[in-house]
Amino acid sequence: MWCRRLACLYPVARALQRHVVRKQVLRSSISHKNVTAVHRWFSTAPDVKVCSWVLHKDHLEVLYSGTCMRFNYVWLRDHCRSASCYNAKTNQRSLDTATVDLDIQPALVRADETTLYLTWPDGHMTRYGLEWLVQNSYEGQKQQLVQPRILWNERIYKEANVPSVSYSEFLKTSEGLRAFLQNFLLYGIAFVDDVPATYEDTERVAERISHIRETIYGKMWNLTSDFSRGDTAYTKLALDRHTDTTYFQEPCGMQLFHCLRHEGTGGRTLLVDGFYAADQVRHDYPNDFELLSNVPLKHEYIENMAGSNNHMVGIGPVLNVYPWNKELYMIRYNNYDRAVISTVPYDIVQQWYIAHRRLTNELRRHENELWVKLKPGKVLFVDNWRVLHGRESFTGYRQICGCYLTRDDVLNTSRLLGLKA
Ligand SMILES: C[N+](C)(C)CCCC[C@H](N)C(=O)O
Ligand SMILES: O=C(O)CCC(=O)C(=O)O
Ligand SMILES: [Fe+2]
Repeated sequence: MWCRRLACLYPVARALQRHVVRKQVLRSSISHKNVTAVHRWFSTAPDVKVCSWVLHKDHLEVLYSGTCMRFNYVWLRDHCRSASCYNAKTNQRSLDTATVDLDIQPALVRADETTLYLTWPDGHMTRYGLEWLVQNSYEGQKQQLVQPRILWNERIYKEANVPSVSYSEFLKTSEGLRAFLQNFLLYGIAFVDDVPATYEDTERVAERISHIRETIYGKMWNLTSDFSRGDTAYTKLALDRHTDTTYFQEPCGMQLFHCLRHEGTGGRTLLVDGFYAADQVRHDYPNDFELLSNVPLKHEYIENMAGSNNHMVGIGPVLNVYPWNKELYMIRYNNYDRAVISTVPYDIVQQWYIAHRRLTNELRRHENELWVKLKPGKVLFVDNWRVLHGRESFTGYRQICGCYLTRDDVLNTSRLLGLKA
């Protein structure tokens, strides 16, 4: 009867008939614990969480807290948190996984209200907290976002009225840093105000978050239209929306911009939420979204300048999603730096261009553009894995300084402040 009411238990019943693993354990689980559990689940105390489970030939099925989870036996042995298998001080595995029999099955399984107990054929005992299992199971992960975000267009961002954090709050208080990072994680952009307009103070602001990522542009960089480097960024020309360092195997995660001086016209900064645009494509043209997330491409930076000789190549798709929940985690979009397409068979190329055009159309929608004029004192931080930047052409002397940070380091600081990242 309960098979019909709980869809996920249906295959359990079928499998029970077919592959009985260890009759005794199995029988006790179904005739006593499972039935009681399912009964209690539906009747008296819905807030009391109970666990029911069934042994299959090659996995253990556990129903707890509304989640139906399936665990491979090698996995269950491999993740054992006993003192001999896991070092709780360093949070590292001590067990040599290569010593686990790939056909291992538990000899005995038992559960109470909080814990699942497994005894292995050699007598070793493993315990798992049921909440821990929900958190760490594939089924549990699938229901979660790795990083919650608020996707935006111009209106959404403006209506959110995201406050800037001041230089002193940001430097002196962990609340200031935390509020800043929370904005950065949610929106992919954030601002710090009242920063003294110097190179050194900009560096200090960056290092408040984490290490600066030194690249071919140095640690801190200085951008003027002096054509000192072989890249259009070092001119007065307009730059269409793009992400930077697409030609690195790991593009930089965060970029800082601080305009120290501008005597002239134009030069506004353009910001576009790449994930908002990509999600429109996902919704309207799912196959094109797939293509953009599966087809690997090269981006390239070739520079032959006195004092600066570089040849960088980065390979990866335009859209990067986690395979288990399809969550976007990186967009690599730079039409200037995209290299010759040689990694795509001819019969896919046309559809790839169509998909790329659809994404470009979304990225170029007027309502998705946020324009800001950077002023001395206002430091802009951009999530370079998500938000595209560009600039309007300009006249006069304009000096921007900034740097890159590695995404891992930004997320590390965020997690230490209790943020989900
Ligand atoms: C930011 N900074 C001025 C140092 C470098 C600019 C790099 C520009 C390059 N086309 C890219 O998009 O990666
Ligand atoms: O000049 C600007 O505002 C930005 C140029 C640019 O795209 C960059 O430096 O990455
Ligand atoms: Fe750029």
